[in-house]
This record gives sequence, structure tokens and C-alpha cells, in this order.
Amino acid sequence: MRIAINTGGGDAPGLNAAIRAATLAALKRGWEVFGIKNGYGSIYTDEPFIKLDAEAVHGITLQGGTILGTANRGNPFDMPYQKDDGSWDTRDVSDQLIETFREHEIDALVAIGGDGSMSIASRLIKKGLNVVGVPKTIDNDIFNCDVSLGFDTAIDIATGALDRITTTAASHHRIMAVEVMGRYAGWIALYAGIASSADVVLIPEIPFSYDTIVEKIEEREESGQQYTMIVVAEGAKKKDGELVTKGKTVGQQVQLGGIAKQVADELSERTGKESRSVVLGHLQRGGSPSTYDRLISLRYGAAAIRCVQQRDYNKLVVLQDNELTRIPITSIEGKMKSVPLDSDTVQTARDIGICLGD
Ligand SMILES: Nc1ncnc2c1ncn2[C@@H]1O[C@H](COP(=O)(O)OP(=O)(O)OP(=O)(O)O)[C@@H](O)[C@H]1O
Ligand SMILES: O=P(O)(O)OC[C@H]1O[C@](O)(CO)[C@@H](O)[C@@H]1O
Ligand SMILES: [Mg+2]
Repeated sequence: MRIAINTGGGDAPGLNAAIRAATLAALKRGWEVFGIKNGYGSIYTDEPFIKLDAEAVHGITLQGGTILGTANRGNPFDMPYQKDDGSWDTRDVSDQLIETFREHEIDALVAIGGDGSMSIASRLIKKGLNVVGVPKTIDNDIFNCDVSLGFDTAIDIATGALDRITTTAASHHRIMAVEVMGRYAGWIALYAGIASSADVVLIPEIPFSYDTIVEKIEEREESGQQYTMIVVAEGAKKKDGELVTKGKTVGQQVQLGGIAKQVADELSERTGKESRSVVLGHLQRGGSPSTYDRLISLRYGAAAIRCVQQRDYNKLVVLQDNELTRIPITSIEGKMKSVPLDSDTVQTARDIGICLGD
């Protein structure tokens, strides 16, 4: 058996642990293991696959990033290229990819990635590739998957940062609006917001109103709290408002960001209080994975190899109700997991007095 492993989309803490577990579990079965560099990037080069052995994955469980490199631009069905006139367009190079897998006699691909990576995998499956998926994304937005690798570390980092920003907010009697990642889902904002005792948490699932936030700030002032901590998901928007974006590069998703600054400025204007905005950004994806992420990544990586061994292809290994199970990759194509508004976590936020902006 010859398998290939790749990592796609934004990097996340735990990727290396998943690569290590998948590699070691495959080597243990006497298989050959290859890595694809930079998403699918190396496929179109002279060295499409690099050999992975025990030495290559030694000591990487605790390392951030991915030893294989990753890409969130270079979808084989939507590959950017520069035209003769210098402008950019995209084209479908998936047949070339499938052919390269065939030429190198790769029996299966272990694709470690987020919703976007699984959408690519779904389309490759339909073209005949055997794929097993491992769920990765700090955004935690993969449909029917309770937890993706990277999320735990991201909320840990965000919580720590929010704790620190709280002490300076309190000292200066300021409104602080802190923007966290998560794309169109509010998982990071909600979890880190609750854990850090934020006063206001704005998530994409609940469009917000400035009047409600101002009421909360005034209520706090009246009770002697002269500062307000606001966690803003990058995908949050006001009622009847638009997503705040920074533009788009050909072949890449739209870049989100800028909403926290808008919130801070508008609230200053309305309350007369001083405000600042902070964007946590890529800090949330960097560095060593938490213990939980190391373990879930190792479990996911090894589970993917058991899937391949049983020729149970085209499955994504996922955690559901604390059990490792498998779901068809094609079943989650084009879907995402939002924060359910009736969840106990949302209810907890409301019960302890966090304003969700509605
Ligand atoms: N292996 C890959 N090579 C190139 N591009 C990829 C690859 N996997 C995913 N992408 C692209 O990257 C983007 C994000 O992918 P995905 O949703 O899997 O990652 P993520 O962890 O959610 O991170 P993010 O969406 O923020 O980059 C999508 O536009 C997708 O098309
Ligand atoms: O690394 P980039 O291209 O800035 O991507 C940022 C995006 O990736 C993520 O970090 C992970 O999906 C999102 O939360 C964020 O919108
Ligand atoms: Mg994604």
C-alpha cells in the first residue's frame, strides 16, 4: 500500500501530530508513506511526493504549523494562473492531479483540512481518487464534526489574550473590541468570550444592534464598571449590515476583518467613552498545540489509517458525542457547522449576563 498525506487550508496547531500518527500507523503496517508539499502545490512540480519515514516525523507532535506546508490558494479545480497580458484567472487542473497520483501508484490520500479542503476532496473522490479525511480548522465549522483539530489551542490562546486585554481595559476605563477568527461561525468568539468573562460577544449567527450594546455599557457604568470587553467574531455583522471584508485575491476566499474597529469607533461615538480595537489574527493559529489538540490530532491521524486499511474510503474521521466515528466526505460538501442558538453554551452566556448583541 502506498499512501500520500497533505495538509490544506489555514494551518492549525496539531497538524504535525496528525501527520506523525498517520505516518507511524501506516509504517507499522508495512506501507509506504509520502507527503505532498504546500497543499497540492508539489503535485505540479518535478517532485510531487516526498517520502515520509519515522525520522521525518520524529519529535513533531509539539511543533506548530505543518512540516508539509499548506495553502489556502491553489484549489486544483480553481487554480490561479497568470495570463499573457499579466492578469490572473483560474483553471481546472484536477485531471493532471489525478494522473500524477496514478503514475506514482498512490492507493489513497489522507487529506487533512477544513471545510474547503473537504469540498476539494469530494470532487476528487468523484473523479476516482480514494480519500480519507482528517478534520482540521481552528474555526471548528466542519459540519457533523464536534471538534476539529486546532480549535482547542485557538480558544486557549484567545482566552489568554482576552484575559490580558481585560486588565488594561479596566485600568484605562475603556471599551475594548477584540476581533477573533472563525470565518462565518462564532465558535472561537463564543467559547473564548465566555471563558474570559467578556461583557459582550458578537457572533455571525446573531446579527447585533448598537443600541443593545450601548445599553449594556450604560448598565455597567451604572453599576460602577467603567470598562467593557467586547469579543467580535471576524464574521459578525450588525442587523441589516454587511460582512466587513478586506478584499479577495484570485483563487482565494475573501479575507474577513475590520469589524472590531468599526464596533470600537461607533461605540466611542455613541457613548463618548474611549475605545480601542485589537485584532488577534494569526496568533490564534501559531505555536505548539494544547494537550487536547495533540491527543485529538494523534487519534484522528491513526484513525484515518485504520479507515484506509479497511478500504473504507471517502470517509472523514470525526468525533461525535465523544466517540470517534466516520462520515462520508461527500455528505458535508458545501455545508458548515454554525453555533446552534439553542445550545446550552449560548444559554450559559445569556444566563451569566453576557450581551450577545441582539
Ligand atoms: N490542499 C489545498 N491546496 C490548495 N488550496 C486549498 C487546499 N485545501 C483547501 N484549500 C483552499 O483553502 C481555503 C480554506 O480551506 P479550508 O476551509 O479547508 O481550511 P480552513 O482550516 O477552514 O482554513 P481557512 O478557510 O481559513 O483557510 C479554501 O478556499 C480551499 O479551497
Ligand atoms: O491565513 P489567511 O489567508 O489570512 O486566512 C485567514 C482565515 O483562516 C482562518 O484562520 C482559518 O480558517 C480563518 O479563521 C481566517 O478567516
Ligand atoms: Mg474553512
